[in-house]
Amino acid sequence: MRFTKAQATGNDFVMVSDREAQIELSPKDVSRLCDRHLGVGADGVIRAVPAHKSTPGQVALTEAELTSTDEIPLWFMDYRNGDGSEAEMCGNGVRAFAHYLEAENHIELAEGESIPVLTRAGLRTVRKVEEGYAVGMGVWSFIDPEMASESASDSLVRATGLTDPRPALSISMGNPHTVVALPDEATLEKLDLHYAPIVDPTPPHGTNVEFVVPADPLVENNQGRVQMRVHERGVGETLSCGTGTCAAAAAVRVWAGADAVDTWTVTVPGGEVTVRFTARTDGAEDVELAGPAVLVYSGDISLKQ
Ligand SMILES: N[C@@H](CCC[C@H](N)C(=O)O)C(=O)O
Repeated sequence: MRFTKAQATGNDFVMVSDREAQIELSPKDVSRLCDRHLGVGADGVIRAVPAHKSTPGQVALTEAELTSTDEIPLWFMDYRNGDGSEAEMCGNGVRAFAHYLEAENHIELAEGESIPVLTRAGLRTVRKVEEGYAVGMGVWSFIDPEMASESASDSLVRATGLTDPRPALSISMGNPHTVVALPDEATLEKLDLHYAPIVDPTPPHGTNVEFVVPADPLVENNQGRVQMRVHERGVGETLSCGTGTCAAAAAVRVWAGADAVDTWTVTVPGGEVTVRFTARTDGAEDVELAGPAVLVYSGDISLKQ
């Protein structure tokens, strides 16, 4: 099987092109491909397949999706976590996906142009920009709106390296996230994320956990700044999580209150991304995630090992 290894702020993926929808990847195949000793090594696998030839499962097909044809396919991003599980969305993955589709000559994008991409969380858009790609991530929401509006936290998180449980806020970016604020960088560095943090109560479908340290001062040049580490559902610690950076910026913005700005720089171990919020007329907020994507190398691998 032909593949390309890609990374977006250090979140790495095995990319596979499946124009005729002929590749079946079992959870075991995926975890084998992602194994850093026995396979290619990555946080996840992304299969590019035309929407009209695939069965994205829980995605409800809209009119736009049904316009997908052999000549002009709408591309479905079939994302799987390193443990073989499916996830609704992957923000870094969408940037890597767009770059890969271009390299495979499946799409052409000039700077400023955008295309729709189908994910398990629904349609997303990706635009080519100077620093790489900007993904229209849709709106963010509280996972438990009642709890969140009462106290700006809805759970407690315990993690190896933290002396006490810390309050946290769970946010959906299509997939679930739980954001925990830490007092300083030393506490962030001390965390041992080889062990999964314990979230109480855990959101119904599990969660990705983001540990954040808001900068001091929080806002400079009208831009908020946050540092983050993440433990991803179905993967473990990764160098970056795009949906996680959006959830982290959304949570810190809630905690910052009325003064909060709309543009945020989130620094992760693998680099830096920009998260922008735009208010809709109904009060919800659209999120955009911008950052780089890199294709590292291509190769062939047999799934029968
Ligand atoms: N790294 C991704 C998120 C991948 C899915 C996540 N592990 C989950 O299970 O929800 C990103 O860049 O958003």
